[in-house]
Amino acid sequence: MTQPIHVFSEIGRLKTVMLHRPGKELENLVPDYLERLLFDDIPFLEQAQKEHDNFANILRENDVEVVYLEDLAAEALTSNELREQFVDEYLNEASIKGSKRKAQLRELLLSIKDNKELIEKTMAGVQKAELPELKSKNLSDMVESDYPFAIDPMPNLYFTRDPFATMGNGVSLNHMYSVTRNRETIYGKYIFSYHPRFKDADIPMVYDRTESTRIEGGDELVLSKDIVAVGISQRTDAASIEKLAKNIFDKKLGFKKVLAFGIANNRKFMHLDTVFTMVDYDKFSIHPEIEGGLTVYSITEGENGLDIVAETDTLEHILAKNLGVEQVTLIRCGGGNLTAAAREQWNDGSNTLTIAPGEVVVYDRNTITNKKLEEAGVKLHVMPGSELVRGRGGPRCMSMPLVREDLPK
Ligand SMILES: NC(=[NH2+])NCCC[C@H](N)C(=O)O
Repeated sequence: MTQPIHVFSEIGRLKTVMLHRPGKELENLVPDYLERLLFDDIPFLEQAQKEHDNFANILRENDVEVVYLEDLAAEALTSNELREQFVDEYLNEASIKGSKRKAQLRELLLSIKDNKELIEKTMAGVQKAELPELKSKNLSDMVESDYPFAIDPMPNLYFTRDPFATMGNGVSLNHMYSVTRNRETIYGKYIFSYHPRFKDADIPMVYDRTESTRIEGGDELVLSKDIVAVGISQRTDAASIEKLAKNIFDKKLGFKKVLAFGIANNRKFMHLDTVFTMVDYDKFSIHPEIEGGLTVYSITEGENGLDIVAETDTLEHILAKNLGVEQVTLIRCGGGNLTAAAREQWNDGSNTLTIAPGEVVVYDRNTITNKKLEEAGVKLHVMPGSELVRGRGGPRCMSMPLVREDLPK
């Protein structure tokens, strides 16, 4: 059987991709809790959906099969037992204090008969205002504050890049940085274990959501069939990269090296893909602010565990050497002007989605970076994203490749 997951580069022609169409979870964003939910503003849902549909259409017009997280998760619940198991597991992770409230929410969720509606409800969260008064209450419900939610929404789900990441024929099912996003990984767990498309494929899992240290897909990049690059960032611990590397080697995914990129730990650079992406065999988009302070470590399989070496060369040389090309071009976000770079990086100017070598999807708003990409010979598919960008993510973070064509040898 051909493998349902096949990703041996960041740039090979994209064949199948997973998206999540933003839903009612965005309407459960309120100013008081934006920061905790990792948003900077409240997108207008209808417009965000239009922008997202347009993104999906650009991909389809380029012969990419688009599948949706919410459909796959719904289709994974193939029996009543699985539905109940999913709901129970979801509720256990939803920080519900009182057992009576929990029973009430269980009843509410299980009364939804359509699987997709059920999945969408779990994503949207539940406002207390939607629930009837409890007849008898737990103490925790009686002393409750005016917090509006019985279950928090998961507004970051449209960044499908992060909760899990595909590499080779395998999947890294992540343990995420924040409580709010960590709940997202449950959909991956059900999809890869129970969905008919994946369940018999024996997909090697190279990270698990029950791990104690964190890692997110925005930091995980398949540089070539031999090398995986991972950012050490606000979202990904160095210790997780060691665990990932060990699993990649032990489970024989085919990769021979992991390159760890140490980037600053702050919100504007939350993931490697907010400052660095690969757009062609020998071209990368990069945010100039990270160039100076970047340390790269090579991790390979040694006699007694992992061999880890700090690289001392320039980033260009390290990349060229590892990719086996003569030289690489770094295309600077904002064209190297620091103000433009800072502005366009914040709006995901470096967060391009490569759909074939030298062909990328970008936001229209990052005009300076886009011009630089074009000047470097990169073909652009431009999309509006004024609402989508409010969640701080671009085309790469909004997509998880499931299948890419192999690059010619
Ligand atoms: N791979 C990425 N760059 N993802 C962007 C995720 C943005 C999201 N609001 C977060 O803070 O988690």
